[in-house]
Amino acid sequence: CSIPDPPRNTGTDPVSLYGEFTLTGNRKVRYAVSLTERDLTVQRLTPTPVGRNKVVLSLKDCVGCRAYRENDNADPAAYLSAYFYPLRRRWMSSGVSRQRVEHCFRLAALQDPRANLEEADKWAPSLFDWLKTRGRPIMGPGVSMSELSRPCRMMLLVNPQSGKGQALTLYNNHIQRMLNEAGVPHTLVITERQNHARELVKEADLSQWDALVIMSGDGLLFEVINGLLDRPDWEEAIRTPLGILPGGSGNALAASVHHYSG
Ligand SMILES: Nc1ncnc2c1ncn2[C@@H]1O[C@H](COP(=O)(O)OP(=O)(O)OP(=O)(O)O)[C@@H](O)[C@H]1O
Repeated sequence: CSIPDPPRNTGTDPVSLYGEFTLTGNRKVRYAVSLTERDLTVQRLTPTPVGRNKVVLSLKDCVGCRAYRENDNADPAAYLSAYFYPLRRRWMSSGVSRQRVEHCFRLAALQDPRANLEEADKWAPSLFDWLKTRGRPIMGPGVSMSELSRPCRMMLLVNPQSGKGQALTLYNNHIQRMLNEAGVPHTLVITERQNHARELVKEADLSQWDALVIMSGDGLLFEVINGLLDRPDWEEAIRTPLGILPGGSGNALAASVHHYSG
């Protein structure tokens, strides 16, 4: 089996990448995967499709992807994992929330493991380019994600005492993985006391950071903003992109920001 030619374009968007994969759980069923401007389409090829055989995944829900090989010399396959967070209905509730879905594809068209990895490797930059240029609609008034460099170097300040004292657990169980999936290198700062964040931001070399993100309630963001305003270069410093992840009890500010930014 060789690397196939891209199919003719049957949708409205041109196909920029095409590949044939199996899924990691079932190597007998083959899938055609195509990347367009807006979507990743997964179409079942063999055995004969039954029922729902085509899934269209919106790239707006994708945070990142990676190509890799398993540590198994007997298996020449390469793998491609793409990480999506689509809105899904909550269990026993009318509300929706973003829930993690990992799509993992296996590529073993060639006997040479390196050639398979090279083929799988073509996908990650294409997806990251998409995320960089069109990925996130807005991050606040007039600031789009595309204005942040990728990789974006982030300082993440977590207050372990905020809310019910679960911010660090949320970081360990969710946020760390999401940032890794999105290819965002970050430095974790666990705040130790009141005004720790303010003092740190006041003295920080801001050229090292593309964004300052706090994971706490409103109080820690208030401290970070005051730390920026305490600096002699405050007019420039206050332009640093800021983010807030809900880790407090009320999380009113995080809810408002995330609601109004979609
Ligand atoms: N390790 C720490 N121990 C005690 N206080 C801290 C620590 N780290 C930060 N703080 C302080 O805790 C204050 C309150 O934090 P924050 O408002 O973020 O959480 P919260 O009050 O629990 O949340 P919410 O505003 O949602 O009720 C901050 O102003 C900060 O100065």
